[in-house]
Amino acid sequence: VTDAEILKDATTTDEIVTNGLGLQGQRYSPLNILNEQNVKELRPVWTMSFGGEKQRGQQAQPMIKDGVMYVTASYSRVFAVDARTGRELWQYEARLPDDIRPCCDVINRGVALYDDLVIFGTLDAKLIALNKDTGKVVWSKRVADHKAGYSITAAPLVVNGKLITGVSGGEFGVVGKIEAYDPKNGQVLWSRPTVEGHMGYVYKDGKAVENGISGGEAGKTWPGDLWKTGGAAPWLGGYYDADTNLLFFGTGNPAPWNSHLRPGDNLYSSSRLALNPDDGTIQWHFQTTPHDGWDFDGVNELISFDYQDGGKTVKAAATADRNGFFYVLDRTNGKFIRGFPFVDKITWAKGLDKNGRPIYDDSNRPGSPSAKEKGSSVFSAPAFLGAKNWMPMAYNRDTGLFYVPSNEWGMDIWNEDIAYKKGAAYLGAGFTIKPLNEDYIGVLRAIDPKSGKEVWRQTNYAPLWGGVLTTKGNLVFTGNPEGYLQAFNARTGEKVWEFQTGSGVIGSPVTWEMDGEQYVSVLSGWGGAVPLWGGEVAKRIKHLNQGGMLWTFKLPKELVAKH
Ligand SMILES: O=C(O)c1cc(C(=O)O)c2c(n1)C(=O)C(=O)c1cc(C(=O)O)[nH]c1-2
Repeated sequence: VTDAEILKDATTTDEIVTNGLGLQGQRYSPLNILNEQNVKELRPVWTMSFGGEKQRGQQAQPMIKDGVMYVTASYSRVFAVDARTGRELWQYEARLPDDIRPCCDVINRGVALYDDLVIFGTLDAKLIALNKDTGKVVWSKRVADHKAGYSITAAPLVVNGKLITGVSGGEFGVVGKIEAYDPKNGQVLWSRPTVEGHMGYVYKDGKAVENGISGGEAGKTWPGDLWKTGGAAPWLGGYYDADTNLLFFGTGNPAPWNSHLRPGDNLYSSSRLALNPDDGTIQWHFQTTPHDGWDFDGVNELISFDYQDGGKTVKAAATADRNGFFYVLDRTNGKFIRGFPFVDKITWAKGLDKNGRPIYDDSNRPGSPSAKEKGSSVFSAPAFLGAKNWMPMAYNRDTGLFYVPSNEWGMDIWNEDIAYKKGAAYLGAGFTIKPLNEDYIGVLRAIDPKSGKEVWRQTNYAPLWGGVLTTKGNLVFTGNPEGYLQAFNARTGEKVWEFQTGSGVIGSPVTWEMDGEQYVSVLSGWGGAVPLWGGEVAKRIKHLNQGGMLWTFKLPKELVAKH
């Protein structure tokens, strides 16, 4: 895979060499062989199992190059599969130590393809590059110390010949960082910590040279030394917009959760960052939840899109935050254009001001722990698992709508005393997540980013936890924990197809073309944060079974010919 192929992935249909079907991450396919009329005939052509006992939490997006599909599976595994038949070509399993510390299941969200390499991040915080034909290790590099709580769950991305990754570990008081590596050999090129106060580096002639820091002073928005264990893990990876030459990464919660310990905005936690991909310097930041006290994070994908306003093209980017607000920003400078709630209930803020900063409801912020157990418990909606969590939304260039996998839930949350200890959970909070409605938690929403209007919705009993795909065939695909991959009419929201895969679908579906036929592929395998941290919600859905399968669908040939 070359840089040129990566840059044009949004328009090519016979291969998928980026996460997000293009570096901007719109998850839009220009294919329409399959469309709202014929999708009801969509059938499985092959399926394969990841096998063994490690069947849980399959969150990856498949990649396809030269007739081979590359996916990751739970427990830091990679599979190469013949895209025509589903036959396994090779598999690789990283040897993991016993003391890995992923907060939210043993998941991985996919590979990067570059040159003849298949590159992914492991639960013990390494990057590993495999030969695409043999699955043999070409290089392996430690990104951070897993004993301090670091892991990698996101897919890396390659931008102009640089391999770029974030790290996980916000629940352990790590220092978040975004780093660029030479994809050929794993040499680090620059390192950009995401907690204000830590410096960033570029590597020149083998030596680390400071490359400056936006904001300047150490810990300006943090009290005392707390910035040294400040979290802000960019755990969901990032996207790239060639138009502005900006890399967009989100950052996680400030550590600990317990906000009364750390007065101030706590930059750059719970923010979107725009970085120069050449040296990692921060070009702008937009903080969705300053002084986050709910673990809302700010990692959710920022998706570039253009729209017309009074005859002018607006270079925008949109994001649906865990905190319940949908934001439209000017992607050239990070300025707030508009924002609005995209879930039915938000209690922690009364709204957004003209700069997009939340107007807090102070009575609904968890306060300092009282002597009484749970003395300062407050109710908050959304819950910390978010109005929308990591599962990526999609933007359809024909309808101009975003398709957002969202959830309606709240939580009781209270603060507890806490001290930092390397490698131990650093939350300082307790919580119980609660459903808000009897009959549904998940809501797939079509949202107009210009008006803030919800154009349609489809509710789902269990929380939605899978990525979304949209196509020129007027379709929206996503999965649910009940095991169905489903298709909806992109304009009306009518459900037009579904298929039971045998386990919860929390991966991100893709569509691609081979010999004039359109295929759809997705991973199936329930897991992730909900069964671990979902409280009363987890109890409601404990019958759902885990799994580990890769499915591929297409129309029967005679139907394609007729069409
Ligand atoms: O702060 C972090 O470092 C971090 C990492 C991860 C992760 O790597 O999966 C999650 C979260 N936080 C998190 O807050 C969260 O809700 C979450 C859900 C999931 C999942 O895969 O279902 N991961 C994570």
